[in-house]
Amino acid sequence: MTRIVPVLDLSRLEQGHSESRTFLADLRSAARDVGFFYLSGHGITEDEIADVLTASRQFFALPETDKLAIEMVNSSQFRGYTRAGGELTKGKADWREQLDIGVERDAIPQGPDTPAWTRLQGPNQWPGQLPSLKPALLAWQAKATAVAIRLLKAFAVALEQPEDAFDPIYRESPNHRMKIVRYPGRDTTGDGQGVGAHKDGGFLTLLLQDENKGLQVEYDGHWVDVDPIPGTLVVNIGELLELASNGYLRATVHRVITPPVGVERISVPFFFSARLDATIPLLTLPEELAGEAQGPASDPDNPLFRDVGTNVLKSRLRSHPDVARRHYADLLDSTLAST
Ligand SMILES: O=C(O)CCC(=O)C(=O)O
Ligand SMILES: [Fe+2]
Repeated sequence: MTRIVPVLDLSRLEQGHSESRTFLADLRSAARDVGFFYLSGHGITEDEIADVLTASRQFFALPETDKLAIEMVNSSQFRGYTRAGGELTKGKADWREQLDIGVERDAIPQGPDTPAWTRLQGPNQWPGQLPSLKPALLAWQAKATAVAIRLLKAFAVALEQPEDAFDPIYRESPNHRMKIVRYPGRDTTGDGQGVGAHKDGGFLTLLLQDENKGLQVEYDGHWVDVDPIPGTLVVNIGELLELASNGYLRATVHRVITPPVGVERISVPFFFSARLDATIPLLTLPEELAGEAQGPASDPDNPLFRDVGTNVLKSRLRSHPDVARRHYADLLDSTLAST
């Protein structure tokens, strides 16, 4: 049986010319057709996967006061802990708790003419009571970054571009972000929204899920289950890759259904994005591909900006209104923040 969401083996890229050509063709059609696939052969070991899931469970098991001590609302960089119900998707609360981690950098000094998105750069918040979390998550960040860069180069070649076509957009100062997420089970009186239907904003998302189901992708007007396959990562296309490919590749809508009572689901999404100061280029596709590019989806409620910093800030302000009110009150009347 062919799966709607296929499994692609990244190690085929290193198995000679003809295997690597067929891998690239499979990659292109998976990314274009459903926009979601499972990735095997990525080189991250079972132990490394187990370590990041264990570290995540240890964090969520901390007493609530320890988690609230690093609440995201303290951070103008949208880093830190969000309790269940604290994040919105399309204006509705998601039933998950999570810790957001970005790239560790110094905050940028602010002056009257400094663009608003520069406030997104800065330090993370780490729990004082679990010192092992920082090295565990930074190790995962480094491994996921390496896989994401290999994949992005493969996408460039699959789109008949030079392998390094996207390098200037992330070189030296990439702006990835990751989260550890816990979806607590809930009885059916809740509305079932673990995270509501959405597209991801970056280039590529690499998602690690534990053994519990709940992730679904929209395909052909239906919701398709993306149940866990041990050892794989789930990859999906984000809006920046859709923009760069003029809609040839698709950022697909997905969501997570709350697990039943007594079950908790842990996931670790890693969003590989671009430098905040980058502008997303429009690739010149060869004629046969250009003819199939439909232009990026346009949603009047979710305008896409080619300026990465502006785009990222827009989606953060919408997802976390409490952070927006505390740290970005000066922007709240602008189109950036309206839902
Ligand atoms: O937890 C998951 O499986 C998916 C999470 C997700 O789609 C997101 O955070 O963007
Ligand atoms: Fe997502």
